[in-house]
Amino acid sequence: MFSAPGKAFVAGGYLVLDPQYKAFVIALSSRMYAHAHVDKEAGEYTEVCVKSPQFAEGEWCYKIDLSRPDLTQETHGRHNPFVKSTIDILFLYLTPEQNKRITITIFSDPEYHSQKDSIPKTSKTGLKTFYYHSQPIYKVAKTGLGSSAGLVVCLTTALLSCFSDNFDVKNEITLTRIHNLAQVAHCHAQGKIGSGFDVAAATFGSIVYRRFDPQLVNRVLESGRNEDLVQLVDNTDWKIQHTKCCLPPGIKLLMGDIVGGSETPKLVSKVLEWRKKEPERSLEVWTQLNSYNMRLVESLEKLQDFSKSQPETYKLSLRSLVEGNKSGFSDVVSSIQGIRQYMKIMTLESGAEIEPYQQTELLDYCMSLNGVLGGVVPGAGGYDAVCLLVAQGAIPEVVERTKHLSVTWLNLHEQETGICEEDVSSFIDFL
Ligand SMILES: Nc1ncnc2c1ncn2[C@@H]1O[C@H](COP(=O)(O)OP(=O)(O)OP(=O)(O)O)[C@@H](O)[C@H]1O
Ligand SMILES: C[C@@](O)(CCOP(=O)(O)O)CC(=O)O
Repeated sequence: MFSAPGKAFVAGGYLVLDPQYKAFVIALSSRMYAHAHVDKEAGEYTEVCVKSPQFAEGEWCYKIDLSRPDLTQETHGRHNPFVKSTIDILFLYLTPEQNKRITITIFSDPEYHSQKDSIPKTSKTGLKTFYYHSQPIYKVAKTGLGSSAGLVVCLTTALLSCFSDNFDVKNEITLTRIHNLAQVAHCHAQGKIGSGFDVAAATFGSIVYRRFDPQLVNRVLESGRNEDLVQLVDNTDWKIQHTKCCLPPGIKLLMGDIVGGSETPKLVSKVLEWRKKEPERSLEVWTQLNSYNMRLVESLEKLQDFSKSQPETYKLSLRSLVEGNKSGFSDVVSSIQGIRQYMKIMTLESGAEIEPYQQTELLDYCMSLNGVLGGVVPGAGGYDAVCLLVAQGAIPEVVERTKHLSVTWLNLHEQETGICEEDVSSFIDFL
């Protein structure tokens, strides 16, 4: 059993599309899970069945002729592009000769989707709860935690493990292979090449991330040849950066879900249009925004060091932060203010509703509360989410002081681990 984390894209949205800039992505305690089972005997075909029992029609089965894996079709006539692309890319890469019958069971933690019209089921140990929906997955509202990236990474890992005797997800070479295959599969499924921040965070956890050259993936998707894919996955330096980076002790991420949508592709195209139309001005804005993004990362790293070198003083600063004195965290506060200032400028000058007025009002109000270091619209922004950095001790008060607003704080926290192996005994009641 393997699991991969969800993500909160805290700083570097849009800029991360350009490899000269970096982004800060936090991995979350809400995770996607994949369990693989290989039957002893197999028929004259390879069969891969991916089950997602939490959703109606949550079963996608593929009969694969190993001599023509490119002709693979789903046997019920159903579509799940992320499942199909992951299987297609895996079999193009592996070119196995022996037929297998594989069943993969997928689970997603409660916070990935709206829990409306769903029934919770808890394991006998009481440690694990999954929500079971009466609707198919494409009809269930999602909260934008990167379920597709998490799915592709844990499904890639589970399938790879079926073809390897001593599979170790902690092995660096295996981890790179998982990342590279999942990036290709995720781009193929989306039909476009984003920055890949979500797949990188699902693989490596909380990171400062710099993207790969999109041509690397483009070329392989265009050629569709096994040798090109193997060369890209196993013998190419993607030149990405994924440096571990996490929140300092006692500082928590509060993810707020707001009923409202945002169309990332539309927002991205508006911003890229603005970049083309106003090259000098947009470069000036991105340069400033990037410096605040990186100042936020540096200030969090400094706090991490300070909490280790002067733990007692750090604890005192945390305590006074809860009472409203933010002076011990002024670098973080001013970095987030700078990020918001330039995200707002980008909103006004590009016409993309990145931090629309309603979000500005909500974030400004949250910023005024004791214990709140700041908040941003995560990722591409829009109307559907906010995320705050808050002192742990101040969270109950923040929740209380915002309960009259249209924001639902998700029950999750930072969990910096990327893809990992789980003890299957904790999930036995669900399998
Ligand atoms: N538990 C699951 N089982 C099967 N497929 C899933 C599951 N979770 C997500 N998916 C696939 O991922 C798709 C959702 O991915 P999408 O990129 O639209 O949103 P997201 O990745 O959850 O959030 P965002 O991209 O906004 O961060 C679903 O329609 C489905 O195809
Ligand atoms: C706008 C962008 O930089 C981030 C999108 O983040 P999200 O999908 O809104 O979480 C796009 C990308 O990085 O692929």
